[in-house]
Order: sequence, then C-alpha cells, then structure tokens
Amino acid sequence: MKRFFGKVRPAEPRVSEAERELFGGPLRYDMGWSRHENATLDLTMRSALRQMPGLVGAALRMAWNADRRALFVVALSEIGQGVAAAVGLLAVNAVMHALLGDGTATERLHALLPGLLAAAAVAVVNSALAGWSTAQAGRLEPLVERIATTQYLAAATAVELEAIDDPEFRRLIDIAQYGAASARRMISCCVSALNSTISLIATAGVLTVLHPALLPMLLVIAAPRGWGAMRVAQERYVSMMSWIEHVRASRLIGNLLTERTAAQEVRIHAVGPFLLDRYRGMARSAEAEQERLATSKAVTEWVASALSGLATAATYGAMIWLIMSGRMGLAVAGTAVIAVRSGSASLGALVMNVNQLHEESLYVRDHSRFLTEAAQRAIPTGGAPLPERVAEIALDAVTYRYPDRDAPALDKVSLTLPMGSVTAVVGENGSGKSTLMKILSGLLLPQEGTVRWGDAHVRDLDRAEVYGRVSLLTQDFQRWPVTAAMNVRIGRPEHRAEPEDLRPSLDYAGAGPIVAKLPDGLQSLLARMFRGAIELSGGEWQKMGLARTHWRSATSTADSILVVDEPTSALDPEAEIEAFDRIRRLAAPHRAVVLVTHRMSGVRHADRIFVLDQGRLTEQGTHAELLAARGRYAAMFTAQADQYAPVPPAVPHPASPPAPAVTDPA
Ligand SMILES: Nc1ncnc2c1ncn2[C@@H]1O[C@H](COP(=O)(O)OP(=O)(O)OP(=O)(O)O)[C@@H](O)[C@H]1O
Repeated sequence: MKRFFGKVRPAEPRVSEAERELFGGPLRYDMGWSRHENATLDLTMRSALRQMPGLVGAALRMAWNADRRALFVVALSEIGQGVAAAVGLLAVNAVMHALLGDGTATERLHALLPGLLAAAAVAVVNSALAGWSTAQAGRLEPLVERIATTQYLAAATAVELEAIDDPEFRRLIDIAQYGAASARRMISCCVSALNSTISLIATAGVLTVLHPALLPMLLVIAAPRGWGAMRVAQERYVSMMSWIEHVRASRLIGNLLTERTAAQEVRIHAVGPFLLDRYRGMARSAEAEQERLATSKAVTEWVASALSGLATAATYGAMIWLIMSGRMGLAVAGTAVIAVRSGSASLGALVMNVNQLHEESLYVRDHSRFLTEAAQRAIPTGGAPLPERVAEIALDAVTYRYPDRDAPALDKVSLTLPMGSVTAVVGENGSGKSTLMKILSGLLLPQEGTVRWGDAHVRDLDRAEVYGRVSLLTQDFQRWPVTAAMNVRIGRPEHRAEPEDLRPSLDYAGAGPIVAKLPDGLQSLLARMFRGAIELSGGEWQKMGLARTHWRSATSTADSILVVDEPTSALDPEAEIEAFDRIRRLAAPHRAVVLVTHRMSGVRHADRIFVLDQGRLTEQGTHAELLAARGRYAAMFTAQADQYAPVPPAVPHPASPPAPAVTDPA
C-alpha cells in the first residue's frame, strides 16, 4: 500500500562504473538547495493542491501582463464553451424525452426536431468559440515564455559573483531554466483546465437537476484516475531532480568528445574511445532509471484504471437499481448515461490538466524560487554616488573566505593604490592574487575589513558606479563570438562608436596588423561556430582583449582602476615585453593600475610590489627594496632570472635504459 499511497521518494541510486571512475562516485542531485531554503521537497497531493492556486495565479499574472486582451478573450470563449456544453445536454435531454415519450413514431420524430436543431447549433457555436480561444492562447503562450525567460536571465545576471561561484546556487540556476517553457505550457493547461472545469460544472448542474445521486457517482469514477496521473507526475519529477547531475555529466562527456579545445587530446591520447565507452556506461544507468519509471508508471496506471472501472460498474449498477425501483425515468437515465460519459470525459480531462498543471508548476516553482533567491543575492542597486575624484583606493584588513573553504583566501590584507600609480601583486599559485583582484573590482565584498574609494566604503556605494570605474583584463577574458569591432566596443557597450573611433585602441594594443589580415577588417566575425567566421590565435585574442581594455579606460575620465590579471600568458617573449610596456603606459593621473603576473620581468618597473603568500601580504616595496630584503620576492625573481642566465644551470639528462648486450653471431 505504501508503494502506492506513501510519499514519492527517489530510487536508490545504482552507480555506474563510469561514474565511479570519472567522478569518484554517484552524481546525484542532493536536493541541497531545498534544505538550504529550509523546505524539504514537499510532494504530497495536499501540498500540490495547496500551492496550485498561487502558481496558477503567477502564470495568469504573467499572461495578464503579457496581453490582457488576449487573456480576456480566452476566458470569455472558454466560459462560452461551458455554457454551450450545458445547453447541449439540455437539448439532448429534450431529444430523449421526445424519443421515449408518448405518441406515434412520426409525432415523436417531429417532437425531437427542435432539440436536434438546438444541439447542432450549439455544436457550431462551440467549435467557433474553441477556435477563437486557440488563436488567442497561441498568441499568449510565446509572450509568457518570453517574460519568464527574460526574468530568469535578468535575475541570473544581477546576482553577486559569490552566488555564481556557489555550487548550490549554480544548480538552482540550471534547474530554473526549465521554468520558462513550463510557464508557457501552464497557459495552455490553464485554458484546458478552465474549459474542463466549466463544462464539468455545467454537466454537474444538469446531472444534479436530473437526479441528485448522479453527481457523486461521477466523482467516484474520476478520482482514481486523478490520483494515478498525479502520482506518475510526482515520480517523474523526483526522478528528474535526482538525476539532473547525471544528465549534466553525460552531456559534459558528449561535449568534450566534440569540442574543438579537447579535439587534440581526444585523438592523440585516444581519449575518444575511452570517454565514449564511459558515456555508454552512464547512458545505460540512465536507461535503467527510465525503465524503472516506465514500469512504475504502468503499474500505477493499471491500479488507477482498475479502481476507476470498479467505480463505473458500481455507477451503472446503481443506475439500473434506480430505474428498476422506479426512482428514475428511462429518458432521464438515457440523458444521464450521456451526461455521465461526457462528464467523466470532462473530469478525466480536468484531472489530466490539473495533473499536468501540477507537473509544470513544479518547474515554475523552481523558476520562482530561483527569482526569490536571486533577488536575495542580487547586487544591491542604488547606494551613495561615487565621487569623480577619489585620490586612492584602499583595503584595510580585508579577509575573504570562499563559502566552501575553511582557510581564508585573503587574510587581513591592507594596501593602498594611489591614482597614477602602477602596483604589482606577485605570489605563488593559490596565494590569493585573483581573489584580491575581485575584491578590488567590487565583484566580491570582504567578510571582514573594508574597501574604500577615497572616503567612501564600497559597501555603501552604488555598485553599478563602482563597476563603471573598473577596467578588467584577465587571462580568461571573454572571447565574444561577435565582430572584431564589437569585441573592442563591448568593453563599454553603451558607448556608441564607429569603427574609426576604435582605431587608437587597436593601435595601442598592437592589434592593427591582426585586423588588417581579417577578410572584412573590423566587420569580420570572430567565432568559429558560425560559417565564414574567423578564429584568432591565443596571442592575437590577448591583443584584442588589451584593445578592449584600452577602449574601456579611454572612455572614462573619472578616477578609475585598471586590473590586469596574467595578461601575457599567451604572448611570445617580444610581445610580452611590449604588452607590459603598454600596460604601464595605461597609467594616468586618474587611473590606478594593478598588475598580477608570474612573469617577474613585468613587475620590476612597478611603483610598488606586494607579495602574497597563502592569503597574507608578506612583503612590499619597490623592486630594488625587495631584492635587497632577500625575501620571497628576491627568491622568485632570482629563480626566473637564472632561467635566462648566459650559462644555463646543468639540466640532468634522463637516464637511458642500458643497451642490450650485442653478441657477435660469428
Ligand atoms: N570560486 C572559488 N571557490 C572556492 N575556492 C576558491 C575559488 N576561487 C579560488 N579559490 C581558492 O582560494 C585560494 C586563492 O585562489 P586565487 O585564485 O585567488 O589564487 P591565485 O593566487 O590567483 O592563484 P593562481 O596564481 O594559480 O591563479 C585558493 O586556495 C583557491 O583554491
């Protein structure tokens, strides 16, 4: 019994060997975000029905905002169809009475004509109303999907970077993407549910008028089917939730096999057949879950149909008893049979629609949950205006810890960046350099300590204004799949520019020759995924990125900061020297330049150098001061300088295996 009527639970995961090997264990969605929200995934029928009005209301509100005239027309035509159904039944009743009444066959045929004509007229009106409703609903649905998608995208782009780094929130972003299409489908479900409800009310009214016992009978027939459909939907949803990570991982493997970046290793290392085999393994375990679901659905539907069949037999039995005992006339019974049939069809359709509404509403609920959580984690809007002149940006005892980490990535870091200065930050991998850059840019807010622009605390400032003053060039800067001109202009997209306006930025970055080589110059499309588009090399892209950064800096005169994180990783030695030189030239009286790099040659001319070690600032000073101090910086600098020393240190040769002894055949 518990199997059918207990709470729907995810099936015990069967871990495929491929999952264990590639990902270290089963990839299952742990419903963590619902715990995070202090709400367990509540999938009882009662809670479904309780939440339904709110979710239907939300979908209808979207429809109302999208096109209220269309919504009004849909509602009107659906109500019209319900009324037509009732009138049709009354016409059928009149026909029955005429057919089973007194008089000769000809008289009875004459008597039933008005009823027949009325039924035909009702059918014509009904189909006209149905067409009208379909046309308007078809117009409404894409609008609702667009509104929901826009809400989703706007919320996703407005959250703090910390939320994007949070795996729980990322999962919620993934799941919520299905909500927009579900909101669209909810509109058609709502229309169908309204249609079934109105025709059911009409049928129920007619049945009650005919005989009070007929209505409960109708409900008894439909109830098991409703239960079955809802349970199947819940099982499907729980399964989809618990397998979402698995689906994502399979998709990831599929993408890796076809991605251009992985293509070389896929071939040379024979990763292709290896991953393909693991892909098959994961697909097999997903297929086993699909099979389990299909079997469970078949059993549930069979039980529901059996119960519904028993109820139908009982209903007809009761009707025969009512006729035999003289409590119901034959004409009434005839109409009742038709009414019960059409009523149970309406009820069945209503149950199916409510069930589908329920299923879609689960996804819409994720969408609205995402919007709520995204709103809580959104970058605050408003705040104090940022003065044009701030003289310096200062960090005071800044500590930052990533949500899932114990050790802080930055530990009580204090530093000052005066306008017009060039500051370098060096340190080993994982020492906290990139985190410091994110704090300086306002992308992350410190948990302890303060970041000030002049006298104003970043926390109190209008963040959009802070971002407006930051130029960012990171090693993984975005390679936008748009034209070369737009790849530069997108550094400050709201600033309109003709291609000639971008020339100084291209020349500054040394990207002029790259553009000159492109078939359509600045109008060339830089995206391999489109036909006729061009792909640049890593170093060429880096120059385009530098041009973009220059364009962004050049379009602002207020005090600002330029953050450059490993800008030369793909450049050849000559280009690297040039790039560092260019970055230094970006220093201006109203700009503070911060440079993060492992290339020590690039930092020696900085006004001030900071050394980070495990999140702490351990050394600071000019190049000469730090060399003299003979600390970590001096060690790192000397190690790199030695690489370029005239007499390279001896490189040990790999030991060669001993040659097999050759015996003279003679
Ligand atoms: N999104 C994140 N979530 C959790 N931990 C992170 C995240 N980003 C960085 N870390 C951790 O914070 C610490 C500092 O990382 P950060 O990227 O700032 O170092 P880095 O000095 O820039 O390293 P590299 O020179 O390798 O780029 C590391 O231990 C890293 O594992």
